[in-house]
Amino acid sequence: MKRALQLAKNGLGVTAPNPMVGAVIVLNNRIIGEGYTSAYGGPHAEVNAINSVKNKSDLIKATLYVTLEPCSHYGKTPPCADLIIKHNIPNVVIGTMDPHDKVKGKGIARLKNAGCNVTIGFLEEACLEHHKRFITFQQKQRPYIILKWAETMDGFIAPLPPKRDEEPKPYWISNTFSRQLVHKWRSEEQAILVGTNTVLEDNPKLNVRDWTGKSPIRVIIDRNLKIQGNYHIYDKSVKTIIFTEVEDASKQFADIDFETIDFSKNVPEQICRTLHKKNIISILIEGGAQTLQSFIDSNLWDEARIFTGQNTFGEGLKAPKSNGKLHETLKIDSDLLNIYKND
Ligand SMILES: NC(=O)C1=CN([C@@H]2O[C@H](COP(=O)(O)OP(=O)(O)OC[C@H]3O[C@@H](n4cnc5c(N)ncnc54)[C@H](OP(=O)(O)O)[C@@H]3O)[C@@H](O)[C@H]2O)C=CC1
Ligand SMILES: Nc1c(N[C@@H]2O[C@H](COP(=O)(O)O)[C@@H](O)[C@H]2O)[nH]c(=O)[nH]c1=O
Ligand SMILES: [Zn+2]
Repeated sequence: MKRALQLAKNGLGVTAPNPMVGAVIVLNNRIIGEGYTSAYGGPHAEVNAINSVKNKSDLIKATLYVTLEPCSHYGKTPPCADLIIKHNIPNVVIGTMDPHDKVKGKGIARLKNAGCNVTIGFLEEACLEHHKRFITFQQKQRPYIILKWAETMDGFIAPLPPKRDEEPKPYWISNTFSRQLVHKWRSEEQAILVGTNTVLEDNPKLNVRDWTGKSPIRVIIDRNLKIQGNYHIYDKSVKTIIFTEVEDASKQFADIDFETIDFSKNVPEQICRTLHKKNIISILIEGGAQTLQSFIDSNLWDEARIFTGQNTFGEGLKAPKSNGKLHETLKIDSDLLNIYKND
């Protein structure tokens, strides 16, 4: 199962909204097949693992280890449970159950009905952590939410205007290694979100440049369409969604997906609902303070990844306040990285 989890990580950032599953086939304590979920729409891990077995007749004595319950429904591909049954694999060891409405134990039942020997919950904690995005999306009907910001040693995320350039651009607090790590994180999530002031003051690109991989879908909050002009978010390089209260915004910018919401009601909740409808299973929220705080106050977050740089501002824009449990502390060269979890 450890090997299956290792393989499954190859799907990070490419299988979504499907889960990134890993599968290993073992015969007489030797691995005879391996697979992981292909990019979205492609074959599932079990299919790739079975296809990789040289001698298919070995399957009738083998054990399949899989990080998530095999599917039992026709999606973009046929059910994996049926393929396992077709090849007469006698033993199936499952990391954790699939909470997807169309599966939820049906894959396991199908295997058991066909006479398969099924073990459920093997290395379950690690499998739950690995499938956190998919599981949160299915169970909470919203994306897995990762908050991220960089603060000074005295708790500020931006200095006062005199310290800023005229031209909108980010004021870097974290070091270049941390910033590269953020690009890796961007490649792992399906979407990235920032508030209006962050676009106006930083003109961020919000893409993956210092790492390889796909850039996330941009999600921007812009109630009154204050962001006008040549901002990077309008460069059409990636799909962009803007939450606004303006009704007919798409008339002005045909290539942008405008979502009209009611700003007198809870904004993070409405954003989550819309992103769920759009099948976005994970999002990185990069700021600014007001945007981050509104998700914290609505209890709509799962992880907070907070860098502390070496500098102090004395005065400026205060960092958000969160109440999560410290999960991990890392040193990224001169920066400190604290990861909190909301559980
Ligand atoms: N160090 C770091 O990691 C980061 C620093 N920054 C810095 O932070 C600053 C911007 O932060 P901040 O001023 O807090 O602004 P934000 O970027 O959070 O934008 C806030 C604005 O977005 C809209 N908005 C955001 N969330 C909501 C919500 N839940 N409900 C309604 N409207 C919402 C509102 O627009 P409206 O007023 O139109 O209603 C609000 O005024 C910049 O200076 C930037 O450089 C930004 C990101 C990261
Ligand atoms: N200042 C600051 C951050 N700022 C965030 O990065 C965004 C810039 O993105 P890009 O234009 O793609 O490089 C910016 O708008 C804000 O959301 N991030 C950090 O890791 N550390 C920092 O010190
Ligand atoms: Zn499947």
